[in-house]
Formats: sequence, C-alpha cells, structure tokens
Amino acid sequence: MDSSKPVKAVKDAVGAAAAKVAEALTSEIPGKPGSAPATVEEPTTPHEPLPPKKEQGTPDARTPTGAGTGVPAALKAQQGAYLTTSQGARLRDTDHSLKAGPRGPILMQDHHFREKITHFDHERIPERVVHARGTGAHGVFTGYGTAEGVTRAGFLAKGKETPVFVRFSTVLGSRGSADTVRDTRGFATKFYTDEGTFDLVANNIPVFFIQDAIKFPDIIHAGKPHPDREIPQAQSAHDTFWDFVSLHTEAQHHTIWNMSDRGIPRSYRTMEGFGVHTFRLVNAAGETSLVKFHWKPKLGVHSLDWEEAQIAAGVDPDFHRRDLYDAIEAGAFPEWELGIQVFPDTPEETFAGIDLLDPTKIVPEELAPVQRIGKLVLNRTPTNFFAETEQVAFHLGHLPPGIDVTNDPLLQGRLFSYVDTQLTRLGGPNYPQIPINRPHAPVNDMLRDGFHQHAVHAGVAPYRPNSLDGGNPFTTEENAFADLPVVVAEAPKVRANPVSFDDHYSQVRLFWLSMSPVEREHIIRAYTFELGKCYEQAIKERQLRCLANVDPVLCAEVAKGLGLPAPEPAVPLAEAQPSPALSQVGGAWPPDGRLIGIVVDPAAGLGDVAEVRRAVFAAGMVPLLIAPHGGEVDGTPVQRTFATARSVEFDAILLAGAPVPAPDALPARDAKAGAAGPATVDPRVLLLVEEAWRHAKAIGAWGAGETVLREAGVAGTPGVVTAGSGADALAAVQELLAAHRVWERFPATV
Ligand code: HEM
Repeated sequence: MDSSKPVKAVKDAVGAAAAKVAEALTSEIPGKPGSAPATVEEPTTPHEPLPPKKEQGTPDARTPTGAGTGVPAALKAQQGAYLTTSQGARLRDTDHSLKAGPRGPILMQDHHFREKITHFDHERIPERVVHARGTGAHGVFTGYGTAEGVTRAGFLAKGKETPVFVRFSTVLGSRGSADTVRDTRGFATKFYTDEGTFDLVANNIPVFFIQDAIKFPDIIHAGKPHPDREIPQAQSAHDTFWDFVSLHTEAQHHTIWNMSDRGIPRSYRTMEGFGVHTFRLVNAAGETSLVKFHWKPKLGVHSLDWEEAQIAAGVDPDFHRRDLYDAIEAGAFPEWELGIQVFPDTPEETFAGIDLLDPTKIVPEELAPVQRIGKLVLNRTPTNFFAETEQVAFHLGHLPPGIDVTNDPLLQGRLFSYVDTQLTRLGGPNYPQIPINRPHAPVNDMLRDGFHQHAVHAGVAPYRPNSLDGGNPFTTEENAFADLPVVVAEAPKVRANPVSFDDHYSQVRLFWLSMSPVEREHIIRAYTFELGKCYEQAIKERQLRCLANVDPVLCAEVAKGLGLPAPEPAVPLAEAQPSPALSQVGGAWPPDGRLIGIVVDPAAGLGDVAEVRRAVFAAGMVPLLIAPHGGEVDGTPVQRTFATARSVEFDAILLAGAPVPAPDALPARDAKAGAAGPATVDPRVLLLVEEAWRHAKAIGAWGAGETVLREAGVAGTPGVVTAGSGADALAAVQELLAAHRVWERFPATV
C-alpha cells in the first residue's frame, strides 16, 4: 500500500478547511458565532506515525477577530514576519530587558518587559475542581433518524451532521497526573447543534457514588489526596476514600465498577460512555419518554491489566492522551455509536421494578436494549490545548428542544454546580463567548457587560418588550425549548430519599455475577490492593462487611489477601440475574488503530518485514519498528529503540529477529541467567516479551524470532504463535487480537 496517500488526503482536506476558515474569519462579526468548523475527510487506513504537529492546524472558524484590528487572533500568533507587542508595535529585541547600562537594574519604563512577564505571571487558571486531567478532540456526529419517534431534537435526524467537541478525563487527579490510574473516566460531549448546544456530560461507568448531589463535596473530599500531606495523587487506594464508601453504602455499586477492569481502560477509544441519569425526551407530538444515554465504542470495551496500568503511569503518564492523538493523526479515527434505552414515562418513573431516578442503578440491556441513534467520529486534535480542552465548559442544562431533565436528585444538583464552578474557573460570566464554547446556532440574548465581554453590542434596549431598538426581540413557539408541564407532586419539604433508594446491594451483586472468572479475579485483586494500602484496620473490616453483602467468595478472597476474617452478610444476598452485556470478555472486535511492535535484528536484515508492515497498515493497524538503535534499518525508519520501547505500548508483538545482547544492554539478565550461561538475546527484548506475555498479549514470531520465544520461556504457550513467514505470523496475531487479550493466560481461580 502507498502509505503516503492518506497523509495527502489529510493535508488536502486540511488545506481546504483552512481556506474556508480564513473566509469565515474575515466575514465574522464580533460577538456573533460564525459557521461550524470544517471537518477533515476520513482516510480509510492509518499511515505512518507522525511526529507532533509543528505547524498550526485548522483554526476554529469561530475564533474571534483580534480586537479592533480585523486580524484573526489565531492566525496572527507567530505567523507574521515580525514579532510585535500585544498592541501591534514591531519589536527589535525580546531577549534583553531595558537596563541602566549592561550591568544596571531593569528600568520600570520597560513596558515590553512588563507586558511579557505580567502576561506570563497570569497564564495559569484554576484547574477543574474534579476531572482536572483531560484530553479533548473534535469530531462529527451523524444522526441515524432512528430516534425521531421519541425526540424532536433535529441533530438526531437521519444523515444530519453536527460538529462536536469531546473531552475525556480522569476524576481525582490533578491536571498533570497520570492517565492510567484506577479511576472513573469522564466522557463529555458538546454537540454544536443548529438548535442550540447539547452537552452530554457522561462517564465511563453507568452509576454514581451518591444519590444526592449534596454529598458531592463529601465524596470528592474523601477521594482527593489527604489534606495534611496532599498524598496520594490520583488514587482511590487510601483511607479516606474507603472510609467514605464503606460508610455511604450507596457507593458500593460505583466502587465495584472502579475495582473492575472498567477502572483502567486500555484507551479512551475503547470505553463505553453513560449519561448515568435518566433523561426525558419529547417528540414532535409533545409525547414524552424516559431514556438513558449510552456510547458504544466501535472497537469494543477493553482495559489494561493492572500491572500494565502501573507501568504505563511511570513510563508514559500521557498514555491515553497520546493514544487518542496518535490514532487521530494516523487516520484511525475513533468511533462510537450513541444509543438510548427507552422507558415509558409513567408517574412512578420505574422500569422492571428499577427506580429510574436512582443514579446508583442501571437497567440491564437484556431488559431494555440499547437502540442506536447516531454515530460519533473524532477526526481532529485541538489546535491549541489550552484554548480548547482547558477552556471548554460543559453543563447539563445545555439542552436543545426535544431533550429535558428528570428529578434525579444528582442530576438536579449538577444543573447548579457546573455553571457555578465555571464562573470562577473561567473568570466571570462571559465564558460562553470563548471560541470553544460558542454555540453554532445564532445567538440573540440580552446578556450584557461583565468581565471579558468580547461582543460589541449595539442598541440601547437590552430588555423586552421595548419600543426603541427596531422592534422587540421576539420569543417564539417555533422550535423553541419548551418547559414540560411535568406534574410536581404536592409534597412536604423534606431532606429525604425515596425508600427505593435504600437498596444498596442488589445491583452490586448483579454486576459481580455478570463477570467472567478472569474479571472476578481482577476485581478481587483490585479490592485486595486498594484496601491493603489503607492503614486503618476498622476501615478494612467495614468494607469487608460491605463485600459480605455482595458475595461470600468475593468477601472471603479479599479477606484472605488482607489477612482478616471474612464476616457474615448482614442482609440476605440479593436474587440477581446476571447481565452478560456487562462483561468485557467475549466477542470479536476490529483491530483498527492497534499498535503492533515489530522487533528486528539489523545484523540479520529486515527480510519480509517491509511486507508485514504494509499488511499491518492495510488491516487498519499501526506498525512500530523496534531496533537496538534509532535511524533506519534497511531504509525503513525505526520508531522505537530497545531503550525507549516498553511492552505496555503495544497491543501485540511480532518477533522478526533475535538481536544479540548489545554493550549498552542492562546487565541484570546476564547475571540472572547464571548456570544456563549468558543470554543470547538482548535482555531488553526478553523483558519486552516477558511483559507482553504476562499481560496476555498476542506474540508472533518467525525465523530467528523463535529463538526469543525459547529464551524468554514462553514458546508453545497459549497466544504465542510461530509461523513460516511474517505474513502468517501477523495473520495469526490479528486473529488473537480480535479478543483483545489471550484470556486463558490469566489464572482464574474463582
Ligand atoms: C452522574 C454523575 C456525574 C457525572 C457523569 C459527571 C461527569 C463530569 C465530567 C465528565 C466532568 C468533566 C467535564 C469536562 O471535561 O470539562 C465533570 C466535571 C465536573 N463535575 Fe461532574 N459528574 C457527575 C456528578 C457531579 C456532581 C453530583 C457534581 C456536583 C454537584 C459535579 C460537579 C462537577 C464539577 C464542578 C465539574 C468541573 C467542571 C468544570 O470545571 O468545568 N459532578 N463532571
């Protein structure tokens, strides 16, 4: 395959998009949104991994013009021939401050120095109070038209394309924390619809820790680092977290999801997303339905192994961010389908006995299938991380006509919290005017003034009715968001939950029973690890009492690991029907964007590696050549050296050669080899293979590569294939990849 083609396709598309953007920018009126950003054509196969972008990408069409100058701000930066001050005066020197002689003090009058340093001093804004660590990407959502019976939201119409911006995140860690920690992931999507922005602020776990938003500060205070020493960072493995979740037993359902493989996703591309709450949809006839939103990844739901997650946090703290951007920039655009579970809008707001207002409960897909209503494709990385990913502001109240909220007490609290926090985080009430937050629907509001006002509003009468400004700003019934006349029951003011919210264990058991043996094993290990990191015996014992109410085997195994007795259940074990849809094991998934590490021995030449690389590209995956040194081998570029490669990065390993130990190889392995004599294969390659094997990844070898398998002691084991040619080894590995991992390699004892 000619791998230059997709690159060209992308470049051409970017060029065309940039032209459109320039056109939009010159015609833009400050304060009014411009046209939607152009989208980049989708290439069909990945291409060579690219170095990070050097030139500016496609600026957002809605970037405001430079105040007063008519010069588009995003295009101005570092693109002109001359460096200027913020006021446009050309600079002849930006490297020396103005001093009283070369050895004298800096003069107060040095306005360039003051401007440069003052701006720098104020570059940082507060990080998000939760979900501080995140990664964003642009894309397109296309409606299938299948939701038309239940909602009149226009962006869901058949074939309708809507630009989107998605931000993925972890919850607990600071902005610079590692990506692969055990945590819930945010999956927030901003749909720039023609009828106003819709924000679907979702997580990768379908339930939440608490049932009432008033406890949100409590769970977050418990999960964040301890206030005295500010450790641990981005971890739930500490006393205050387990103190909270064992005292607030409604948190047990969310917690078992965190302890499962869902807490350590392989990639943002392989995560489901869930709106968690029940929403209310309204169709053209005014009829309502209750729904839960789901994102289904095209690549399936896959996770890391816990050891892999820990190694990745050290060797590549940006693991998920890099994976997302590499995939998009390689043309392997991530895809999800949006789905809904639909329930009749009855006065009880229940379905199959499940309270739809309780955010700690799911409705199993076997009871209410997920109906697909549209497709999301992420096809563009941010041009400027701060401007887009840091400044994007999501809010559950951003709803187009046809989508409404319910009385879920967690949802109700969220409706207040997001705007409130953004007022501080983004410095005042005009953050909806920041380019990434601007709606694509025309805006005609009467909001005025305030910090960082970018619009130059004409007229004298921002109120209605008025008789001065060329007619009233009309309100209209047509396509307007209508507040549904939902009956709010006449009831006393109380601080209380419905009785149905008291069931804290039946769905925790449902989740446990739905897991395959290997997934249960992982859950046991996760609880054992996390509780093992707690200091307080009373907290461990209390959490064991919670686990006893979930399942005796789970409780006994964790208790064994902690060296504590397993308590008896305090409530009868729930009669729960497993939901097979919750298990990640099973199914065959496309290999798109998977990373295949190919180990070569330059001394022996590349053999058929060039052909194998072409086949990897053709299958929609990305090959990375791993050699003892950088540069090229037989004219083929080396992407990773033995010093920079670590197994966690690859989904599968191909061994095309058996490189001998190099002088700079680690000596440890030679020493370990002891009586068997020194290793004949570079110890770094053996480490790569041993780790890949331990993490149940597919490994293929041919020719001299088989020596590596023998030396690593993994030859002939499940998921380790040898073949007569590179093409055959790749074919066998690709087949194994469809299941994500070689599951038989994990010991499953429960
Ligand atoms: C179902 C439960 C919840 C889900 C799915 C959820 C999801 C999210 C996501 C995905 C973000 C990151 C947004 C971004 O990328 O900018 C976020 C941020 C945030 N969430 Fe939630 N959240 C939930 C519950 C709550 C509750 C109950 C509150 C408070 C009452 C809350 C307050 C916040 C705040 C303050 C932020 C930071 C927003 C910002 O600074 O822009 N969340 N949440």
